[in-house]
Amino acid sequence: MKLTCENINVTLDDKEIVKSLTLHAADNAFVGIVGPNGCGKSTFLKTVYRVLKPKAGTVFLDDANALKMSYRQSAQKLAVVAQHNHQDFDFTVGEVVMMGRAPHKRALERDHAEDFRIVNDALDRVQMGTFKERLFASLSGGEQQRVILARALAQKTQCLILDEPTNHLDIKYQLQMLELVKSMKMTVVAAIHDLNLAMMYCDYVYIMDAGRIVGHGKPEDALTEAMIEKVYGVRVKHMTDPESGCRMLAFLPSNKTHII
Ligand SMILES: Nc1ncnc2c1ncn2[C@@H]1O[C@H](COP(=O)(O)OP(=O)(O)OP(=O)(O)O)[C@@H](O)[C@H]1O
Repeated sequence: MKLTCENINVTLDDKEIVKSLTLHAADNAFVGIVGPNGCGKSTFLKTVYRVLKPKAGTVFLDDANALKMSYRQSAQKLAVVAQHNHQDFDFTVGEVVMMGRAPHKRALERDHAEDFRIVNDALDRVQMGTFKERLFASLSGGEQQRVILARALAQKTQCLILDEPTNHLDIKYQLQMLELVKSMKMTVVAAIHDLNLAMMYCDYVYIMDAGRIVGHGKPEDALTEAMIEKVYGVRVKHMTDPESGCRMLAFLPSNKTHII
């Protein structure tokens, strides 16, 4: 499924936070949005997953206007793993993941064997299968984040929005989460802070600064040393790992030449 956002403007408290933002995510592409704190990444994503109404602009899922769909219809097509999921849920892990099935059911419809199969499969994929009976509120931040991803996977959508998905995760689970998402047949739009992870996993990146897109392209083309210095005010060098051939960024102290 293609996701297209055209000329999105968002104003909060009379302040223009997102300015004429246009973004295309091709079918099954993994698209990253990077940019400094406060540049408007979450605000933009909230308009895509319909927590905020844009002042102007449109979001298309394939050729359908997502902003005109019922919430149930858009939830059948688009799932979200948002930044702050610290709800004090008085629910078990299994019950939280089962919530992902809600858009596919009628009110008060009971859970079917197929729903339980999907929930178990989603929990296994994030390696949380043995936590099914635990209370969600009793989990660590990283475990909660993996359960919220399982809930999104149980929603069985073709599009996934991730807002800083690796928040709270240690490096092993950061890599696992991104690899899992990348391996699924889904169109993904993800706000990512770690530029090296964006280099590794994104097919395409959009660079945001002060509410606007200031660059876009394949990560190795768009995340140039000059662009990173301009947007983040930090010095960086592009490197290539001699063994794996992976491109990576090494950040430099502001006025010294050695690599940290
Ligand atoms: N309800 C609101 N009213 C006024 N300003 C807001 C509101 N919500 C967010 N903002 C401001 O909008 C700007 C963009 O915030 P947003 O959370 O979208 O940035 P971000 O790029 O996701 O940041 P981060 O990388 O720190 O998560 C910030 O300056 C923030 O303070």
